[in-house]
Amino acid sequence: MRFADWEPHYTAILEYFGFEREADEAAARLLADLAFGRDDVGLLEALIRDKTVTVCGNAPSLPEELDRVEGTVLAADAAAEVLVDHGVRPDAVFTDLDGATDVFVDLSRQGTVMVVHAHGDNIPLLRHWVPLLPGPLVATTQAAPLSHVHNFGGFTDGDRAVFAADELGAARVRIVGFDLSDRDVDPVKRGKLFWARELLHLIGYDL
Ligand SMILES: Nc1ncnc2c1ncn2[C@@H]1O[C@H](COP(=O)(O)OP(=O)(O)OP(=O)(O)O)[C@@H](O)[C@H]1O
Ligand SMILES: Nc1nc2c(c(=O)[nH]1)N=C(CO)CN2
Ligand SMILES: [Mg+2]
Repeated sequence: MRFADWEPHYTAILEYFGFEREADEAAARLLADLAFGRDDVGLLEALIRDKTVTVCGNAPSLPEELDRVEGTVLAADAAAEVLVDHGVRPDAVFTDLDGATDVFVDLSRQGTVMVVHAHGDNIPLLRHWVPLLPGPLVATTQAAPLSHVHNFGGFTDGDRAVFAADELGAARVRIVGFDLSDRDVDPVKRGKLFWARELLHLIGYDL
């Protein structure tokens, strides 16, 4: 999605949560610095273009849905750890690092592409984890893109993975481990799942 098309949704999200655009922009610049020019978007695209792609969210239902996983596997944040526990190594992990553990470092070492998202509320996590990730890296922002910091559209880790799959030309996108009506989460998370549904609807996914 072009930033001009994304921006009105982004502005509405900032207003809804009271997030600061300037803080998102500062985080994107910091991530660009921490990445030292690393940008493996070509590798991510090769995993996705013309392929069947499964995006795994971290709803409690994920373990029961693993038999539906097919093709290239994109994990949303802590869904990566659930996959690893069930013997599946994701091809890429979309994360703002609030679900990061040493498992992410192991995955990175094994070649999983870490698609790391910068925003105004994860600056300490960026400083901690990005230097520890030895493998392929793609940096993302929800604000205006920079030369090696991409914006494929989307907001939460899960819907951003679906937006990236769409933008990078997946032949088919299968979505598992998404329960966007989950009531068993705190109010902010409920708001985030609300936005995930709105944004996915925009690009033709009704969940
Ligand atoms: N019921 C659900 N509970 C949690 N995550 C869900 C659910 N359904 C879908 N997801 C997707 O799975 C992603 C990863 O979930 P995780 O529990 O790691 O959340 P998170 O890292 O706190 O998410 P975010 O950072 O995007 O707020 C979420 O970003 C969301 O897009
Ligand atoms: N500023 C800010 N941006 C975000 C946040 C967040 O907590 N703060 N959480 C996200 C994933 O849910 C995505 N973007
Ligand atoms: Mg997260």
